[in-house]
Amino acid sequence: MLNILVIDDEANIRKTLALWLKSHGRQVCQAGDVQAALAESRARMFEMAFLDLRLGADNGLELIPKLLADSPWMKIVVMTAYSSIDTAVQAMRLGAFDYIAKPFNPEQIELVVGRVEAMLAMQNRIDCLKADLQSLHPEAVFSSANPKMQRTLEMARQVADSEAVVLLRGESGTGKTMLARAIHNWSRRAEFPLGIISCPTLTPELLSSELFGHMKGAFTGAVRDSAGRVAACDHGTLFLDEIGDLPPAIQPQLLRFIQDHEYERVGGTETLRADVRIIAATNMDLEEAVRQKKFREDLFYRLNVFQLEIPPLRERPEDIETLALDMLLFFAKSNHKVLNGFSPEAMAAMRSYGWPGNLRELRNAVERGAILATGETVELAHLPEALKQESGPLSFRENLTLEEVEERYIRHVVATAPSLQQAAEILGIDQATLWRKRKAYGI
Ligand SMILES: Nc1ncnc2c1ncn2[C@@H]1O[C@H](COP(=O)(O)OP(=O)(O)OP(=O)(O)O)[C@@H](O)[C@H]1O
Repeated sequence: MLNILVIDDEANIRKTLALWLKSHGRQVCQAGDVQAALAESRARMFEMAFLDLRLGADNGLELIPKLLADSPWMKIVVMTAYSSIDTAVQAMRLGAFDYIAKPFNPEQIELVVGRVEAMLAMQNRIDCLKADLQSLHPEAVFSSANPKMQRTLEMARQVADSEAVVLLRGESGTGKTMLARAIHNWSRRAEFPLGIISCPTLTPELLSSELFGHMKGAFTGAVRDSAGRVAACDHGTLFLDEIGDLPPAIQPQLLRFIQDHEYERVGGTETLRADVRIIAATNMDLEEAVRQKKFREDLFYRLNVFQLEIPPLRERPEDIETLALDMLLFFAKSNHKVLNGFSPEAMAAMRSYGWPGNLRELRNAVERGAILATGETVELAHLPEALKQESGPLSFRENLTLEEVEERYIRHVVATAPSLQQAAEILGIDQATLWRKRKAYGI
């Protein structure tokens, strides 16, 4: 919801405008003079301001740079009874977004507010696309020859258009994030942003602020207000990866947001609203976490409205060849090579391998193969060591770095342990650490 500051010394106009904006779904604060306007803009975050150019004895023009110094993102629309091109040009030079002549009518106000909202939505979308571009990957494949995966994909397409919270379950690297992105793109929210937050990567305080925003001074380092991802994704979707690692302190906040679409910024008292669809993912046994009182039962039921299970790659061997060939075409192109497939030995090794890192590991193996291939096919020799010695004992050649030893051992334990939880226990690290290491090594 847009936060607007109305600055006018004429109480009548200020109140009427504020009332109209409020009744049309915006949040509004009012200021009658320069001091009040600066105090408000320092205390809260406004995306937009209506500024009268005659503020008693003060000149509203002088306020523009001061407001923008505090809130560079603010879209200021100046209003004056004395519409003159000169003042308009001057205001725009000082950084005003638009200009409106008094007396104005509701249509003019709606038009200018609508323009600001459209621009902010576009900015949000650009930010999300920028983040997306940083992780370029081959085009996702959303077809399968495996009946279980086919059912998952069919249900994903069906649920996409609803507003239901979706819980994606599957091992790391099975494609939960890719499917979440697809669900967003298949939904009516596709034109709005998709935000992605990985719960284990942030401390509880930072996660809360990343999600819901914070007020200036709420904690050390909070030098200015921040709106948070929930606000940035208004009308869009928020994907919460590894939801099982959501800290207990944030669980009630998320529950409230899912139930009522309401939240408060860290250090803030004002209740804000946003229309955001939640998709969550986990590879954890959430039911067990509920039994152990690590995860709130009420939140679990809220999240578990529509569950989609993505099978691990080893349970869909019929898809390995198609996926690998698809990825190979992508990496051949990006490496400026002509590659038309895998040798029979390479393909046999890929089919019999357990793929503990699922599609992520397959992608990495194919990328490596594409880089190392010298002819038109990827040979067994071009694939990672792990594929060649899948069934053999854990062996180490000489001159391995400590990092390589760690990667190999983690791969081995993840491939042989019955669950990721047990793998973490064998390795003597917590699940979040294992998760980070698997991400780093592409397991
Ligand atoms: N449908 C797909 N088609 C092609 N490649 C895919 C697909 N799904 C996943 N991948 C590959 O696997 C990688 C990991 O996928 P993704 O991040 O979606 O997995 P994840 O289940 O969310 O993993 P984690 O639980 O570790 O976050 C992707 O970057 C992509 O290279």
